[in-house]
Amino acid sequence: MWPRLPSIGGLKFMSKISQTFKNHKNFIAFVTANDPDMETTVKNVVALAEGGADVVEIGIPFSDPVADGPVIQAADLRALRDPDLPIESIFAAVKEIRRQTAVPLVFLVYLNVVLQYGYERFTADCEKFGVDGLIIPDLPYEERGESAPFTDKHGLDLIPLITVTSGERISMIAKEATGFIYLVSSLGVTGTRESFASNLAEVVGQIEAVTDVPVAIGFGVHTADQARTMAELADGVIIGSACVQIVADNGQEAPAKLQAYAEEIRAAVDDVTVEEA
Ligand SMILES: O=P(O)(O)OC[C@@H](O)[C@@H](O)c1c[nH]c2ccccc12
Repeated sequence: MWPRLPSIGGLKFMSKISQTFKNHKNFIAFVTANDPDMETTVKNVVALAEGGADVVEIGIPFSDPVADGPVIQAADLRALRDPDLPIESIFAAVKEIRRQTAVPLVFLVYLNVVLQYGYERFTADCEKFGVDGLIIPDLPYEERGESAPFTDKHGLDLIPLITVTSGERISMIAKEATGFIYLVSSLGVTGTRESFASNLAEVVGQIEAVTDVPVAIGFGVHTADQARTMAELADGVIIGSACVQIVADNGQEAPAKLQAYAEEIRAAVDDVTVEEA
């Protein structure tokens, strides 16, 4: 791994989300909103936080989730059995979550949803209800300029995805990032897998050469051993489909199971010590 750049004036830890990377390796968990219902979603998010997740991503269900594999697609279908699911109901869930936990929250939201609701209204409501950042997987870097004024205005991190193949795009994208950088572990869609791109350490090095913003690796991670490996390679790990599968298997009983799973991942990630910048 390349040497880590010294942090400049604590820049790396500026936003609430970046702060969570301080002094330990991060674990970011994901669940889909309204799967199987909104009440359980609230409990799931709180349970993940109690179990030790540093940040929770909430997926806004979408009818055409192009970056998602079968597990999250199925969750979106369950969540959208009511096809007119109002976004307002997801904000109401966030409001309820905020009564119970201060864990940083990130929306995983496809661009169309934001455009339909309206950029200004969407980002303003995120700020109002306590969402801390956005991941918009189908927002190309070239169109980031359309979103950034709104996310900046409302104090939201706009978290970019970087894929291992993006070559010179890596530093371009990394330089604009806030919150954290989402490094995609391997090509393809979300979902558990057994092997990852072989050059992850090199890509993390390329990113660290141009920014102090922390890097978390996601796509395919499900076991505690994999989580530990990713925490060794980068500043944190993101786990989605494995959490969503627990919801699929346990329905309204999912919160306790998710909490136990989060505790297991937390322990694995905490095995990895952090060199101070
Ligand atoms: O499911 P995985 O393979 O653990 O990957 C995380 C992922 O689920 C979550 O971050 C995510 C859900 N939907 C996405 C769409 C694009 C990028 C990332 C995501």
